[in-house]
Amino acid sequence: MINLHDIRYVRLGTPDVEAATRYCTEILGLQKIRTQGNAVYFRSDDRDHTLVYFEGDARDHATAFELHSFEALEVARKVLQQAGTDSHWGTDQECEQRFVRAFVWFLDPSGNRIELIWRPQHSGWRYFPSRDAGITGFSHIGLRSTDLVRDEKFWTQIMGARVSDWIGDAPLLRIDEIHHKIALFPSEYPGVQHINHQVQSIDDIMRSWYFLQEKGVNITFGPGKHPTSTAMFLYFEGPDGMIFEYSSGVRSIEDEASHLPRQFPFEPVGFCMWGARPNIKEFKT
Ligand SMILES: CC(C)c1ccc(C(=O)O)c(O)c1O
Ligand SMILES: [Fe+2]
Repeated sequence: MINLHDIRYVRLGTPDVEAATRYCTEILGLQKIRTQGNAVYFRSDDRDHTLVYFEGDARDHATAFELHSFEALEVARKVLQQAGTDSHWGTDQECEQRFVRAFVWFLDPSGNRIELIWRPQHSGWRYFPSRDAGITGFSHIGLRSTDLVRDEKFWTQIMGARVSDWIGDAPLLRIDEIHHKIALFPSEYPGVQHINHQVQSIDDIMRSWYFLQEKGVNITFGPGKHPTSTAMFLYFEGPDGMIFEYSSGVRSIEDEASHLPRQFPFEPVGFCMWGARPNIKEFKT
């Protein structure tokens, strides 16, 4: 089995890198750190970058997870091969674009591009955004799945993730003590469905709720509170229809042995314990 250390970055194609950059810096609250070639890199914490927008197809998404060692990358290739999944080494140029020493990429059973990376670059500088949204770091993604049961098996049996809870058949998957780093999301096509940044407190969520409305940003869900992770949340729309989530107060699962995943209904009460209703197509029951 593969042992994922942590989620690291998301790379998104976009036909309009300039608009995406304005959104990330003026609305979302990320820090632009560089433009390199046709790509712009953003920070949200002490990692070199956690989000990249590059010029390309808006459906071209990749998510990276850090592994512990170079040997772990080699083992991962064998494990994937045994599972019938082709994987490939990233080229030197691709490593330079990602600020990693080495990486392996593959497509999960739904067709999501996943990158397993070794020695990603850190920053010695404080994360310093131009808009203070209270972000403390990039934390998880909603990952589209065309077959939740099949993909749960892949992510738990091959990738070493554990189910923290289910909403309907959609599992919230952890790879460390944080309640989830991946939320599988029912969909007809692959891709990243949402990108979560943790914010410091409920005050940041409410402040952003007013701020985003004033800026005319489409709020798709919340403010609310997830019964699953107990995090308070706000979802809103970004470039090319990508959904961003701020949340605060995600629960940790300290005792692996005693945690039993709980089943929540795929209904508004399964998503929010305050009564907010999602305006997200795939959640409409
Ligand atoms: C609505 C999505 C799938 C979802 C559900 C629950 C949580 C949580 O418990 O924190 C999320 O973060 C979600 O994005
Ligand atoms: Fe989420």
